[in-house]
Amino acid sequence: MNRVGIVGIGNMGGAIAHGLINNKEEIIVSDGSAEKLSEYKSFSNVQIAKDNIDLVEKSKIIILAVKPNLYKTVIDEIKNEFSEDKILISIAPGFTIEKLENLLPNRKIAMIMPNTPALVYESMSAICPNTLLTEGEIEEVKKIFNLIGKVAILEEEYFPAFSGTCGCLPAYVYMFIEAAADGAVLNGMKRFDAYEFIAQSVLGSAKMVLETKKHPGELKDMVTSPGGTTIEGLKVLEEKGFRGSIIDAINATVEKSKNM
Ligand SMILES: NC(=O)C1=CN([C@@H]2O[C@H](COP(=O)(O)OP(=O)(O)OC[C@H]3O[C@@H](n4cnc5c(N)ncnc54)[C@H](O)[C@@H]3O)[C@@H](O)[C@H]2O)C=CC1
Ligand SMILES: O=C(O)[C@@H]1CCC=N1
Repeated sequence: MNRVGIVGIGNMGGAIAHGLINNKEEIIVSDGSAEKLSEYKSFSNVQIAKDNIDLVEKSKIIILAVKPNLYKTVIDEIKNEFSEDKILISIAPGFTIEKLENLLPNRKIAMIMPNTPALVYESMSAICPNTLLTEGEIEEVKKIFNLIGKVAILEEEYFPAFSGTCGCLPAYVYMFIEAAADGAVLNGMKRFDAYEFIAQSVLGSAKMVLETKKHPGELKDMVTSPGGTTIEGLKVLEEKGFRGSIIDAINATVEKSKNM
């Protein structure tokens, strides 16, 4: 039996799949699209399931990586094959443990919110298991998601905020990189050089937060010389409501995930 099955190998399921494949994990995948599945034929450690039911029969941990509007349909389709020893992993915002348990009663279920940097082993995932998972099973799930990045065990009440800040955040960071590159292009820099230089600067800035453990405000102050160039830019960002826009954007995603 395969340890991990992934139903839906689109943006998120595909990122998890590639992270696991490159870590030599044996996986099984299914998808409604034959074209998507054909991309996985060349990997020796990937089995392609005949359909979702076949995948569930052949795996222990099943990651449901279809769009949230298909969750109910797919769970209904696989529920008869879903024996007590298997673990369903939901990665959709808005699917609380209660909702999932109503769809799949008396089964082991874990809510997980990963993000697409899984593809480069830099995902940030939160895990919230239901009460039926043993400590050993929680560790097993944690180990799998550790293959594609960092993992935190998180109480369910924090999931909407986590989903807004971590699940969605890469999109906001890419928008920031794109906009910064536009600023560089406006000043004559070649666009592809700009992406490279800015992405490395974002990576380095994030590493500073993680590794120095200094307050982000202190790190900001270390860049901002009196009467220098940075403070001119900071003033513009404050005037244009940069902080408020980010707070409102995160809040909007949290509200949406609470009301899906
Ligand atoms: N994209 C992201 O950054 C993140 C997505 N998620 C969650 O991951 C889930 C998937 O999202 P994406 O990967 O972005 O969507 P996507 O649309 O890129 O991928 C969904 C995949 O499911 C396949 N599919 C559709 N119907 C199917 C069925 N009946 N059986 C098997 N496969 C089927 C599609 O062909 C597609 O390849 C969603 O619930 C989303 O909320 C969670 C965290 C981050
Ligand atoms: O927008 C979405 O539905 C997914 C959930 C978290 C990130 N992307």
